[in-house]
Formats: sequence, structure tokens, C-alpha cells
Amino acid sequence: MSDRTPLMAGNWKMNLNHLEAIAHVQKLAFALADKDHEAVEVAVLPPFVDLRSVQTLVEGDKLKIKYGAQDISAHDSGAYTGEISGPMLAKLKCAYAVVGHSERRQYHNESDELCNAKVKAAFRNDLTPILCVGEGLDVRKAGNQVAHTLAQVDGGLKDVPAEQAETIVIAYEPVWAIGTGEVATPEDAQEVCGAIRGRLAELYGQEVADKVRIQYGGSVKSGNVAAIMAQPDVDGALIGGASLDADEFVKIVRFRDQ
Ligand SMILES: O=C[C@H](O)COP(=O)(O)O
Repeated sequence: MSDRTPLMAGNWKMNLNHLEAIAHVQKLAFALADKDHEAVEVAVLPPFVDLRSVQTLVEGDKLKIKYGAQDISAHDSGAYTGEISGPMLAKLKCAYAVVGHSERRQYHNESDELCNAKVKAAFRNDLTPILCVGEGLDVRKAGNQVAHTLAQVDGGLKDVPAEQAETIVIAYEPVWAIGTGEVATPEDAQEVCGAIRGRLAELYGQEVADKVRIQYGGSVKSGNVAAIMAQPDVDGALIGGASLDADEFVKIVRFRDQ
């Protein structure tokens, strides 16, 4: 039994304006309040424009909900139109910054090299990166999911020291399971999450590897979360669509009750 605290993080993607965000977080807070969820860390990852509203609510009502951004610039300031920097996110007291989500890799051509720079930008600004990795359908069909995903882990962590690496969150998200309703089997999730922990042990030693939280993401719902969370190397979930429904998200947070 690991002593890693599970992290359930809701990635809202490009959904919910700031008014909807306020209503959603209030609903979440209300639903979470009737029972302690100390043993599970809960986070939301809203669009950038919602972050200030979410911060105000979380701080004002002392909610036990963390929040973070869906992306971060590799640069801390300067002429980078449209980018949002680590210092800006830190000022909003974000806890997390997602790096290398497959939708950014796919639609914005984000490379492992850029992801590595973003991981370093997050650490430089005291934000915890959630580094997303995972294979597409063609890679899965060819049986190369482990090698493909470990190469992304290597690339994202290049020159990241052990004292930072031990605090990172890695999200294994097989691209073919994202938003498709095609959930990977618990064994599929464990195969790759276990291999990721193995690679972390090779890179940094077992003690560091044992501290890193590895999430699974891809069509996680209340009905499948318990089986996925029962896997020894799965320490939480990165939830897309189901996180937009507060009641469903809370059921996922309470996976032990499912
Ligand atoms: O970041 C979340 C993942 O892309 C999973 O999304 P999904 O739960 O809608 O499949």
C-alpha cells in the first residue's frame, strides 16, 4: 500500500466561462462538504480566464480544492503574445500547471523539448507540473505503447534534478481513450504506469520513483474509476468530460465508495 495521496484533477479544457466556473466550484464545494475528502487531493484545471475567479472563491471560502492552469509558457516574461507565464500563475497561487497535454502536442505541435522547457518553467515558479504522456492508436496497435510513453517521460524530465522530479505528477493518457468513451483496461493502465515508475527508478532511484504520483486519464467516470485506482501504480486521475458534471466528479473523488 503506497502512502501517495491520490490526486483527482478535473481538466475543464475549453469549457466554462468565469461565471460558470464560479457556479461549478460552488457546486463542487457543496457536494464535497458533506463528507471529509482529506485522503484524496482534489484539483480543478480551468481555462486561464477563470483562474482569478476560482482563486477568489477558494481563498474566500477556505475550500480544500486546489487549482492550476492547463498550460504554461516556457518563458517567464517578454514578447510572447498570447502566452501565460509561470510568474503570472504563481501570483494567482496556482498549485499546478499541465504540461504537454496530448491536445497541445497534437494541435500545437508541442515537442518533448518544449514540454521539458515548460516543466522547468513550472518548477522555477514553484508550480507542480502535471506532465502528460501517452500513445496514439497507431502506436498502441503496434504494441509500442511503453517505449513511446517512456521516451516522452525521458524528454519531459531531461536535466530535471531529483529534488524536483520527486514532486512532479505524471499523467498517463492514452490518446485513443481521451473523450472517446474507450477507457483503457485497468491492466492497460497499470502496464504503462508501472513502466513509468520503473523508468523513474532508473533515472532517479527507487525512493524518488516511489514518491511520484502517476495519474491515469482517458474517459474516467464514476463507474470505472475504482478498478483503475486499484492498480498499484495508479495514484489518481486526470478527468476531462466527467469533471464538468460536479456530481459525477465528486463520485470520482469518492472512488472508494464506488
Ligand atoms: O485531461 C483529461 C483527459 O484528456 C481525459 O479527458 P476525458 O476524461 O474527457 O477522456
